[in-house]
Amino acid sequence: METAAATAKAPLNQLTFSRATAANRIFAAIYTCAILALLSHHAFTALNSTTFLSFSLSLSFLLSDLILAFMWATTQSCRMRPVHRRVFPENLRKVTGDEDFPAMDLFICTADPFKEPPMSVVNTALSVMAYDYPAEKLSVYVSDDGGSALTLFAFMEAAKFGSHWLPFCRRNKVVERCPEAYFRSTYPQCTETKQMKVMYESMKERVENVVDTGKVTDDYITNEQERQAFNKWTEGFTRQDHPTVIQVLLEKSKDRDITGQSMPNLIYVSRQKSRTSPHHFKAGALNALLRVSAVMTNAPIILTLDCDMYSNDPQTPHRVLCYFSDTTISPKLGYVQFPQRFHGLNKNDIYACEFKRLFVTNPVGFDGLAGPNYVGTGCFFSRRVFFGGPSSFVSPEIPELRPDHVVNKPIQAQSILAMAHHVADCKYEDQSNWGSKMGFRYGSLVEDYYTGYRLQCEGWKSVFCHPKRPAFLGDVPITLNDVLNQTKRWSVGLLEVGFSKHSPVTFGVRSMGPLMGLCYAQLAFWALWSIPLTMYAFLPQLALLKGVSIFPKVSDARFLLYAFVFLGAYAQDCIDYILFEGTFPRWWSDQRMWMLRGVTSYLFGLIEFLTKCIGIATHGFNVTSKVQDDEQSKRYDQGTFEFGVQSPMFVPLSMAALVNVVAFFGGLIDVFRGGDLDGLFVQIFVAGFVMVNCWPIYEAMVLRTDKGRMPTKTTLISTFLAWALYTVASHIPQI
Ligand SMILES: O=c1ccn([C@@H]2O[C@H](COP(=O)(O)OP(=O)(O)O[C@H]3O[C@H](CO)[C@@H](O)[C@H](O)[C@H]3O)[C@@H](O)[C@H]2O)c(=O)[nH]1
Ligand SMILES: [Mn+2]
Repeated sequence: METAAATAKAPLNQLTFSRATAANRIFAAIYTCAILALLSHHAFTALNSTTFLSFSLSLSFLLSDLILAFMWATTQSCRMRPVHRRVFPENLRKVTGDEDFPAMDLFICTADPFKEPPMSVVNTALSVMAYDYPAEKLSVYVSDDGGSALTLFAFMEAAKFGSHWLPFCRRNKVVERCPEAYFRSTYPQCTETKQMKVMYESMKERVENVVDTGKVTDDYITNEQERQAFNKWTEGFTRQDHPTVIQVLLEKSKDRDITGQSMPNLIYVSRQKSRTSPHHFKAGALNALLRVSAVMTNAPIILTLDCDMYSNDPQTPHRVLCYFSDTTISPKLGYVQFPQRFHGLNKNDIYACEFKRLFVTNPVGFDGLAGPNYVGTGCFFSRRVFFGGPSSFVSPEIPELRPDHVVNKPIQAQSILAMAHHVADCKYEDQSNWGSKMGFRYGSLVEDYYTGYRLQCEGWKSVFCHPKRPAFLGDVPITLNDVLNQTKRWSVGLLEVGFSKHSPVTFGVRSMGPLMGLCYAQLAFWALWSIPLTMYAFLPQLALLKGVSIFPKVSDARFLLYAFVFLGAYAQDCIDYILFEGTFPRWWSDQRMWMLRGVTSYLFGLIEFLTKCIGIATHGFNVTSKVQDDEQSKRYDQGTFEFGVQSPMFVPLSMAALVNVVAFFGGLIDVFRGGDLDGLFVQIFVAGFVMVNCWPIYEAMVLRTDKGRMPTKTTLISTFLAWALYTVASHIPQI
């Protein structure tokens, strides 16, 4: 089934319903019956239990399985109406006319020059400055929450290098417009490319030297204008406390590249910070950019990009216009989201950082309903969405910020610069609608998820654009600790939305209907996975060690029910994964990491959220490190898990690994001695399955000697705790 949008003659985009829909729906119906049967079985055993122990066990599994059932139900919403889209950028000129391309403001966020190397931020910026798009229509705004002169220095260098790089890309029709990626690829070796490479390397060296010394010394400053800019870093200028710095590094009407063509605007912005005003992390940074850019250029289309994600396709703006220029969908179209895709993943993606379900499979499902959620980067917005719903405009405080305001002065005009500084002030948002009804929304560590969600609740639609060649490529964390901390931050942020007055299960369902509400709920309650996963990681195993059978016997008909529920969910997940261009080993990593996260990120996220609710702890946005240690990179590329540091999250993980291996062998020995295989089979299987998944942990605890092995202290603590847990469990009387 196909529906062509826009004019029939020259369509801009096309929507196709996925063939998997019918199969998905039938399977969902059957599986629902199985779940209901299983839950009633639990309830029944709980009610009929004769001992306290068996009553509490049945109740625990009832709770676990209720959560699993809820999570399963939420995932189904994404399977009800998956769609695929295509765009036809070649028809764009016929529809819009040659010169009618809208201006675009491109936002790049960075927050810490030591965790996010300025060279990589610069690469991201250059990759979008070099878009195949009229340069005078592009403005790149860099938000530096680190308030670092080092980053500003890197961008001064980038502005100079850009005047060579942009014409070079144009003339040679370069596809890799991120310099680092280009010079990493196999590129033609001729004098011109060699010269470019020399120029790039010299910029890189200067920037890296400055970052290494931590200071922009006099010999790196070439003119008075630059000196004045750096003079803003006076005594007492810190990351948490400093005035606004706005530096126009390139201005389209003035600056030309070496061939005389216009350069895009390039503006460095570090908003004012003060210890006494909340800054709302990335959402606050983006709102400051929204206002500064409104004052300076006010383009109708905005791209938000993280500094760790460069553009991999210069045609991306054209693809986006295939939706924004299509008048049949544009009135309600809030944003066009590209998937987060990554470079440098190891072969089997051991940490499952590809997040295929999160970034590809789910959005395809959302797209058949009201559109995908916003994932923080690689997303083109219509500026209008930040000011109320499609039919309910929320007016900003000053006319200069209105999305329809026309800027008719150059960006460096005195009045424009003064206004830009004013709107970047840390007190500017006090008593305003920013963060609640306007702009990116505050109140969650996952500002992306929350903002997209609220926009969709207001009635905005979105579109998932998933071209074959990834539009953007990002970095992934390469140590287990970084990976787990990242998902922990997400878990906390998601729970903040899940248990707020705007929860998807209440507010969301009312605003967007049950299916979209469930789609969002699936993510909001991510951390709840930790409850069933932790229970299944410990309870059946401890019972096994005591020889207590808690699941149906193999000879019992209900065993088949269990087998179906387990295999059905696993098989469907695996098929989904492989149909979306995944491989079996990567799927295996994905399910392994899901288990690992269950007893680490999700569990700690849940605990952190609860302690925050009762006011014991606070938490912030802990930026993921993008710095690569050589030895760690090497181990990552070989597919070896990186433990190395002492992290509290490794403790429950190692405990689970130990308990399962002991239970598995204990169970087997028991059976060989004439124990009840029929009754204990399911528990032995569960322990064995977990054990197979835990292989890298045993290796890290016992076999490895490199720096990435499990710290001995963590191993000892977990062994002690696992032993303590077992001792306690074995003293619970069976009454
Ligand atoms: O106070 C802050 C903190 C972070 N950032 C920027 O936010 C971006 C994302 O930070 P990162 O550490 O890379 O987090 P990830 O977990 O990799 O990011 C994912 O999750 C975030 C929400 O937790 C989203 O904002 C991101 O878009 C999404 O890619 C980076 O560009 C940072 O520079 C700021 O601008 N200000
Ligand atoms: Mn990131």
